[in-house]
Amino acid sequence: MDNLRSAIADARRIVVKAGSSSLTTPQGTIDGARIDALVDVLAERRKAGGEVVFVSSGAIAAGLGPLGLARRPRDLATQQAAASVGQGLLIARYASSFERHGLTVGQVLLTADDMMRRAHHNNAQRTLQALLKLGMLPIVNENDTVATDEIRFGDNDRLAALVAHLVRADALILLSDVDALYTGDPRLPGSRKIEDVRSEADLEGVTTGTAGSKVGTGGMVTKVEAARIATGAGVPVVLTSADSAAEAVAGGRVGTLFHAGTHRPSTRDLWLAHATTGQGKLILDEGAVQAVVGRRSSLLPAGVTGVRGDFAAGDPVDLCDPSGRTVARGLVNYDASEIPELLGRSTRWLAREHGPEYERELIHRDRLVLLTGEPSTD
Ligand SMILES: Nc1ncnc2c1ncn2[C@@H]1O[C@H](COP(=O)(O)OP(=O)(O)O)[C@@H](O)[C@H]1O
Ligand SMILES: N[C@@H](CCC(=O)OP(=O)(O)O)C(=O)O
Repeated sequence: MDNLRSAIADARRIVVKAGSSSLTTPQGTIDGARIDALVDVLAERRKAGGEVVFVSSGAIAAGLGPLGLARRPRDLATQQAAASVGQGLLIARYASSFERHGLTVGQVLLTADDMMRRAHHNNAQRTLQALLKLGMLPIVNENDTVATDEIRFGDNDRLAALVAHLVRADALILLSDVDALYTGDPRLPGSRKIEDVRSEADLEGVTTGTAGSKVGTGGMVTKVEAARIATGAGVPVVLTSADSAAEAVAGGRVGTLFHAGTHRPSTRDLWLAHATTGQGKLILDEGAVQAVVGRRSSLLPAGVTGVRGDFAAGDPVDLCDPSGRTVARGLVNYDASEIPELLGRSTRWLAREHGPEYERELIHRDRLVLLTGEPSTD
């Protein structure tokens, strides 16, 4: 076993995520045998003294059969109805399966909004920590019944990466219906297995298609994105099939290992970068881009040339360079409506004209995270 794989075996706290295709049958029911096999692996890890958070998809897929649906419905309301039925059945199945090992599960349903609002985010963190401290096995899923199309994770890969950071996990194991990341869709000839991803360079030329199964969502794209989030947060990731769960957890040479970055960003930075979406935009001049990106300074009104969107003080907003590329995101200190009259003004002038409360920066450096963004569309 190499050093990095053995770090997975020795990890104190792991997050394991399984996709719908690994937990349910093509008929839209729970696959009891596969659930029991996976539970055995997780329970063994717990009994050996490890802590485990399990992120389980499959609510919608497990609700299809009971609702008499042959395939995943397109409309959100029917998906939510299926999730409502399926989630109850899933958690009941997990509870009885873990009970065979004397373990009790705790259900944690999260929305993207819970990850986005800092107070909710802290709450989720406290709940998960408390469950682990009490020796429970948390089972996390997206709260599908209340999530709307706009603010949905949709797949659980990104959610699992954020949870891994939230609980300060030592490793994230992503289980799917494919045994590793391939250079291209594994159903196509010529695709080769990738054993290690050490940096972005190893992903060059890799094509990540959409879901392979009828029930999965996102396919490899969301798994690679989740691996980026987790490794960027200092958490190594193993991506493999549910059938190889035992070997993956034991640090065996299976699947693809995404090596962790050395830097472990603060929860706030990770939250800002990956769990929020900008509620508006501030357009920066070149000098402000240099100050914010180059020198990691706070953003002052003097370097802002434009404001877009309707946001309130405290909201996350995107900072764009003059060409419209997003370079950072931060929590803004002013409402959007207050900003136009501040643009281009020095903080000293603003304080003299409007009072000392206007001496505050637009965004403080401690509430800013740098992004390597896409060009803006507006
Ligand atoms: N480069 C790739 N490497 C591996 N699998 C890929 C790749 N591109 C597309 N896929 C497909 O992604 C599927 C896994 O995604 P998905 O069906 O969403 O799984 P899950 O339900 O486990 O989340 C695989 O079955 C595979 O067919
Ligand atoms: N929260 C959803 C997950 C949707 C989904 O298909 O996710 P995945 O199988 O991980 O790609 C569910 O439980 O049905």
